[in-house]
Amino acid sequence: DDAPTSKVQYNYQVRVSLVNLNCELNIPKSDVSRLRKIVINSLYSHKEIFLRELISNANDALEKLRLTSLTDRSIWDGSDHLNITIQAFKDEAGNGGRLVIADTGIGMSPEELTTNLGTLAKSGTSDFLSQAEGGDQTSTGNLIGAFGLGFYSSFLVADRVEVASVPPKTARNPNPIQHVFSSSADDSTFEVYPDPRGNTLGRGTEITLFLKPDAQEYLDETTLSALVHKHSAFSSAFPIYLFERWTEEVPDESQIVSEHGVEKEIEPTSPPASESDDDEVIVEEVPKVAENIPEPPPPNMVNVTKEQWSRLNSQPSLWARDPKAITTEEYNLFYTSFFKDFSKPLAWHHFAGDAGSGVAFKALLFFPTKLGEDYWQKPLEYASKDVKLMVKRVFITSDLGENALPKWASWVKVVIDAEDLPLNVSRETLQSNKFMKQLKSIIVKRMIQLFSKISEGDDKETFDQMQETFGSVLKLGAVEDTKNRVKLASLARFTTNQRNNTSFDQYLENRKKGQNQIFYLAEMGKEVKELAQSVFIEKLHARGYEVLLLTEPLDEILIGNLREWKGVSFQDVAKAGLKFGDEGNEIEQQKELEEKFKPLIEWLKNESNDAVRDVILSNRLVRSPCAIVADQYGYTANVQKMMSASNAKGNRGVLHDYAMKAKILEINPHSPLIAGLLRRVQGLPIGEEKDLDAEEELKEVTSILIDGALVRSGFGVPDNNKFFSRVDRVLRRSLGVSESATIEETVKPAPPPEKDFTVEPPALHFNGESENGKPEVILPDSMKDKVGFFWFLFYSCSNEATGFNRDGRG
Ligand SMILES: Nc1ncnc2c1ncn2[C@@H]1O[C@H](COP(=O)(O)OP(=O)(O)OP(=O)(O)O)[C@@H](O)[C@H]1O
Repeated sequence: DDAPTSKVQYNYQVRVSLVNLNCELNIPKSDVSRLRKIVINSLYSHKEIFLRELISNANDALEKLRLTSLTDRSIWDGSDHLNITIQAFKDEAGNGGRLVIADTGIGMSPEELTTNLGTLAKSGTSDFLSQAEGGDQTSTGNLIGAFGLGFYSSFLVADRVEVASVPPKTARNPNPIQHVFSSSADDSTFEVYPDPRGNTLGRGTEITLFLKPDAQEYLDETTLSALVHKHSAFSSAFPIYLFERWTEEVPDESQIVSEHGVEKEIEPTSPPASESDDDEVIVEEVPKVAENIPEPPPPNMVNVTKEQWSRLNSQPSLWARDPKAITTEEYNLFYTSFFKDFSKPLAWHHFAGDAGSGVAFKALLFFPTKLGEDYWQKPLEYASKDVKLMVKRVFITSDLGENALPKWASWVKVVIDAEDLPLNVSRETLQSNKFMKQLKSIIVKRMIQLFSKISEGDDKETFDQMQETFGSVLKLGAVEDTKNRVKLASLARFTTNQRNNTSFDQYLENRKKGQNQIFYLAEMGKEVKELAQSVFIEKLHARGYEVLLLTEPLDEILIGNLREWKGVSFQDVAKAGLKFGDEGNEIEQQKELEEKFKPLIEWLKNESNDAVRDVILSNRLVRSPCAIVADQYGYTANVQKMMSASNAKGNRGVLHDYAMKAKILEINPHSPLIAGLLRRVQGLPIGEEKDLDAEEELKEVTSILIDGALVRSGFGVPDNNKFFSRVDRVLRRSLGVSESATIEETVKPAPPPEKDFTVEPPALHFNGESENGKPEVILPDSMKDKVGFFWFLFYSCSNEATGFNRDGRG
């Protein structure tokens, strides 16, 4: 819109301070200098990345031009060529030189030069800075690409950078003016001015790097060619040309000219004129020799400098090649340069198909070794960035729109090249294309195949890494993706009281005779070894039953969604309903015990007040005297913890209150403590002989026992103060200290407030917040991000883990 109309109007020099600009943009002043410091110092050992970054920008500019031209042919009608060129110029004297990287892409207007290259108005800048400063140096090379600071890497090798650029001619702007952006590494200013050379580019961008003395190696064509092959050969489908110069021994032409009058060789100076697929575009002309001349004597030989543009990325795309002929190294290199992830991929799947819709395609799918931090921070907002849809090697889109991958799969990196899709379809038409609709299930199917292959293979290292990176992802998938639930759940692995990495199928193979339940114990944030000591699995463990020990928030949600595996139901061992499956013979014995403990059970029912709903004899305890289990529709301690950690208000109605209180006190009839309590209850004088003190004492012991059971079972005591006062009184009695003895208080009052002193509120370290604003649950860092999200799934998708529906009905 702001196309220049006259030269006079734009004949200005803008000198803007980066510092000032960024103040206006609310980016802290210090960021600019921090950024330069990082780019120039911290990344010094990675300085070769500059070329990769500039080629990547050039590729993006070409892609943008091509995509824009699909809807506006006036921008590019296909008649001239889209390419990237690299040319080194050594100074005459041999000190220093320039490296020029040019493209025929979308170019930049002077305003774009200013905003795109002159400011750091990228939201990620501050994040980048803190990560780059805090993180290890090896990851910084990766960060610089990820945070869009690519152009800044030029200053790793250049004292000064000049960017000449001109946007394409359009109906609105028929005579765009080429401008130059110029900036030096050692100050924070830049200039944008009309290029005194005029419009030399026609369209596109030319970046001239005035190389630093210690970066002269980048004038060497062999080094440049090797660098492009290493980092960028796969990153652009557009031809990348390098201008090469070399010396060759040839016949002395001056001799030929004088004898036969042959034309002189033309020195090539411009980039290749054609985008042919030929490996090399030779500009040099072969001398024409006149006809009917007698054989001349062998000419004198002289050294001449020859020049040509060589195409560096002429090999076919990796995905189009035969997988058998591709090395691991090639897959790794492709992955790092194409997806800009500088750690190697964990695994890949190279496949072809015809999608059943008649569209033939070839595809390469990669699993990264690690997931980006943002994946777990905001999984619900995470959108796939790395499904690259190509049509005949030409990039079309990464935006699958309504056909986007499910959240659990959105991190996968895929390039999929379709043969028969129309190239010039609009985005909307593309979205409704049948192939696009099938893409999601094609990718998800192949992902599951790759996970299965790793799980069934012998490569333990890859399997372990897969479980570490994707263990939770598989569980999330099994919750989110109902269609693939069973397949994904069968890939999930769990630790049990007997072994690690156990699948549900393996668990069932280890089932004992008569066992008709899959036993599990879930407590979010606990160590597995702590869970293995839990009161709830005492007997199961002692008897040799296997119990899944679940420490991730997602585990319980998954199990709540599955409800059963191959017809065998899951049983939370912290809940009522546990059955070993071989109880038959003990019914008589059980009846006798119930009769014997009846007085104690009655007493406990009376004394437990609101804390529990029922008291029963336990079949799950060995050493512990008692435990609190959740009733079938009650919340276990783990579910209560998840609710408070995510601060979920949920449905706090009558049913929620019921679920909170639906607890059962189980007592161990074989425990000496319980037997002792029974004796004391039975021995209490009644009627006229009633001993109120003895009864009060026993009530106190009983309530300590119940509170102890609550804590042992993972719940909190209902009232800390009351609990400790009771403990205090029992301790006094056992130590013979008077219950009425008071503490002598000599409290020194605090000095008066200090003037002119403000205190920053302390940073709270907690993840969950109770209603009164106090931290309730401290979780390990690794879990913080996941909890809120899992609670979302738990509560809003289905509340099956608790036995309640979304509206709280059972
Ligand atoms: N060769 C180019 N042609 C046209 N525009 C360019 C070119 N190089 C850079 N730009 C513009 O400058 C912006 C900033 O470039 P920079 O390399 O700093 O970040 P980026 O390209 O957005 O991120 P990344 O480097 O991670 O891909 C680009 O987004 C683009 O708009």
